[in-house]
Amino acid sequence: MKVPVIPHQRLPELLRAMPKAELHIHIEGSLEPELIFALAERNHLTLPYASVEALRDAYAFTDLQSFLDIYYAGASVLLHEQDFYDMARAYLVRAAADNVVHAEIFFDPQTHTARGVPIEVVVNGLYRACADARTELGISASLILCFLRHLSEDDAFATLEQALPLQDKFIGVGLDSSEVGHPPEKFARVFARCRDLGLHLVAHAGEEGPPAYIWSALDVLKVERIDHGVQAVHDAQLMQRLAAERVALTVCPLSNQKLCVFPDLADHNLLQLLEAGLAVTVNSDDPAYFGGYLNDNFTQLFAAVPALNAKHAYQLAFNSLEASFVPQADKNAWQHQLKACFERFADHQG
Ligand SMILES: Nc1ncnc2[nH]cnc12
Ligand SMILES: [Zn+2]
Repeated sequence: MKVPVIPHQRLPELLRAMPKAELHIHIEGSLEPELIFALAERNHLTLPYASVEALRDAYAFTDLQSFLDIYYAGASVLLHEQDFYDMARAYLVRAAADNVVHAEIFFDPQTHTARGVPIEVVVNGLYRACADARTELGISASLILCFLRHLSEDDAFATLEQALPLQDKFIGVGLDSSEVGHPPEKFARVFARCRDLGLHLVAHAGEEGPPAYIWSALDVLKVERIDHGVQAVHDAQLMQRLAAERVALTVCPLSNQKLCVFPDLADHNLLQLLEAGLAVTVNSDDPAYFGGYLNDNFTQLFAAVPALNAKHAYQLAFNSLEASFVPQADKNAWQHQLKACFERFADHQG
């Protein structure tokens, strides 16, 4: 599409209005401090923080691990199916308000099964929230089961076995948690098995870890998308491959800022990746911890990087729909809506 010229001051409104997909959101990372406290009370648990404010004040991270420690602690209030439902429902309400038409939602079963919560409690609660959101909120959503890479491949296999009776309730698998020291090839066999099962495959790679992890996510795990991938800029050959194969990167600007991957949002390399022809998308990662949902990621990034314009906005939203795991007919319908949204903005300039 030839993207119409849209004045810079109307960009925030356009970014909020455009239909888009969110492809990188950890549902446990959408757990707001208020909901953590409400669930703790409902489940008769005592938190090591005196108040919502005290908990929020602890959200000062220096790197990925410093975040993960508090993120896993926050998830410990989730015990019952309704807790998982309420968490996912709250996210889906926020996402629908951001004009997210489709979300592919990560969940970390091992975080819960290790505490004695059965996997079906986790999956059924999340799945019911997705099903209700489709009819009640008009947002499409599906689930991606993530293996925790700081645990063993045997543990991942055991989790897959537990999840198999629920296979119709998730569309794929991913790989998350502490990246450095846990390369993708550690999970080669379990990803091969998931591939045989017909599941979609994604993995976090190149968030803090080196470009070599992106190569092995592609070549060993055979993933269809790379989560984060921002370290790819350090490897020219990898950049060429990602561009040539249109491998989508699910980039998370506010996450990268809060986890000190870049010193400042203005230093983010998303524009560089986009201009090198990579299929970049914008996502929120863990919105309750990083200070913003999807539209906040778009508007804050565009405010920090003034060279980003309406053409980039269109490309980012288009990429998100294109890289989603939905039937082509759905992509076409949403991409048509996207085009109509931009034409509406162009018409209302005068
Ligand atoms: N940004 C991130 N990187 C790796 N694992 C995660 N789990 C939740 N958020 C994550
Ligand atoms: Zn992530």
